[in-house]
Amino acid sequence: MIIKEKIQEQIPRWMERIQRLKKEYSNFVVGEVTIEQILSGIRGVQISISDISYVDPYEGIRLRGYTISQVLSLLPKAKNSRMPLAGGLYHLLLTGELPSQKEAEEVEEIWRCRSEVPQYVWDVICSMPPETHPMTLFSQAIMALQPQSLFARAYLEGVQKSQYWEYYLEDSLNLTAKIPQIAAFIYCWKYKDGKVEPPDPNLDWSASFAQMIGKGSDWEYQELMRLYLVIHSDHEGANVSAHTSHLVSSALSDIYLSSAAGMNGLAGPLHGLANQECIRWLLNVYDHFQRLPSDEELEGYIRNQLSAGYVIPGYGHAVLRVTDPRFTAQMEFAEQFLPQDPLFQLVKQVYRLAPSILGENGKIKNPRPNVDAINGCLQYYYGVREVDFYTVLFGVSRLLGLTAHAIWARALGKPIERPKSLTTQMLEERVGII
Ligand SMILES: CC(=O)SCCNC(=O)CCNC(=O)[C@H](O)C(C)(C)COP(=O)(O)OP(=O)(O)OC[C@H]1O[C@@H](n2cnc3c(N)ncnc32)[C@H](O)[C@@H]1OP(=O)(O)O
Ligand SMILES: O=C([O-])CC(=O)C(=O)O
Repeated sequence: MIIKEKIQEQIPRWMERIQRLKKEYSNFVVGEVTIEQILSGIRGVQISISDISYVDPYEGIRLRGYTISQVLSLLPKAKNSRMPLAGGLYHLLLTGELPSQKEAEEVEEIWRCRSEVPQYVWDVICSMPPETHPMTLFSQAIMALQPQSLFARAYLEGVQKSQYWEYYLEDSLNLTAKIPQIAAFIYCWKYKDGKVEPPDPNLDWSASFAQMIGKGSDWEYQELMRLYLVIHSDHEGANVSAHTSHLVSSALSDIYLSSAAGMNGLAGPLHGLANQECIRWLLNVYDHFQRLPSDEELEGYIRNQLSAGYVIPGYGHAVLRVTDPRFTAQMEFAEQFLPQDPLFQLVKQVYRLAPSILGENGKIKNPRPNVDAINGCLQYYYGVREVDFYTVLFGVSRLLGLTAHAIWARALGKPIERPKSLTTQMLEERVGII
């Protein structure tokens, strides 16, 4: 397997770099932590390293050093498509190297061969009450696969630490291979007649999700999914889902346990669920006016929401200080394929008006849109209108990033994470108020 060989070959060099930092610079002070940072969600505190991706506040995400537009233009493309193969992206995340067409296809083929989901996973989903949120079902399905973990078994049998990553890699490929089918099953079980189209072996990982939910002849939607599943894959190591899954896997919990944990974080409305919240917000605006509002009406609506204490979903970011390039990539898609769509018009109108209103009170650090401000409008246009499903799509993609971080964490022998917490009194004593 090419990816495995490449990782294997790279490990000694990475280990050497880390050992050197540890040995020669272990007392070097990277930064200070202020009380404000401690009290505001450890914001900006540089606490970990991961070389899979990095978010520059003014440029956005770079996946293994490549910007979103570079990733979209440089990765090998799917058949009859201008969009990348997700298999190529996984190769890039795992090895740091842009794959050839053949290398990207290799990952796609591995996924195809390992995609079968055991019947009992479907039984687990079907045993849940129909009102269960799709993200809960998604997380449960991942957990249901946990008994298949090769790492968990190997650990019990006493596998060497230096080999952990190999089992994480196998588990990750097994999990990611099954994920489009699991998402399609949840969609069809929850909203349709329960019948999932059997996967088409001629399609790539991203398009096959589209095909399994009945969009086998909708080329445009398949293109959208190819775009979507690449651009949501990773956002460095410290966002809620990535950090959660990293933390859990640092205890040597296997990839199923740690990925499900990450998905539970993604399911929060300030993180991935903003996907759902944002489209609900846009639909509410539309319902409220029964048409596209005038600029004045929309400004009034936004101000009312803010003074009632609501957040405007899809706006703001913990790290980014510019418009999210993932938002821009989807804007370009929408401009090409659905320029007249009323919801897209509304997305553009909010983008034109909301940032200056949000910026007025000077509190918000970045009043511009993040990726969630447009995600839903595209799904909605192509007829996937069950808005509480949208975060599952985010999850399908994000599992590529989470698993890549975890494989490399094991490859580099990263330790269990255990920072330190204080009491309020201790802080008060340190600043001298008691
Ligand atoms: C894929 C992703 O996860 S991207 C993020 C998706 N989430 C959303 O879109 C939800 C809406 N946005 C937010 O809630 C926030 O901007 C977050 C969670 C993304 C970032 O949070 P922070 O780093 O704390 O943002 P920031 O430092 O700018 O917040 C400062 C103040 O502005 C407010 N603010 C930030 N974003 C918004 C917003 N979209 N609407 C209204 N107020 C906002 C905060 O609530 C905070 O107010 P407070 O001091 O009264 O509590
Ligand atoms: O980076 C963050 O905190 C949130 C985000 O945009 C993502 O995880 O995609």
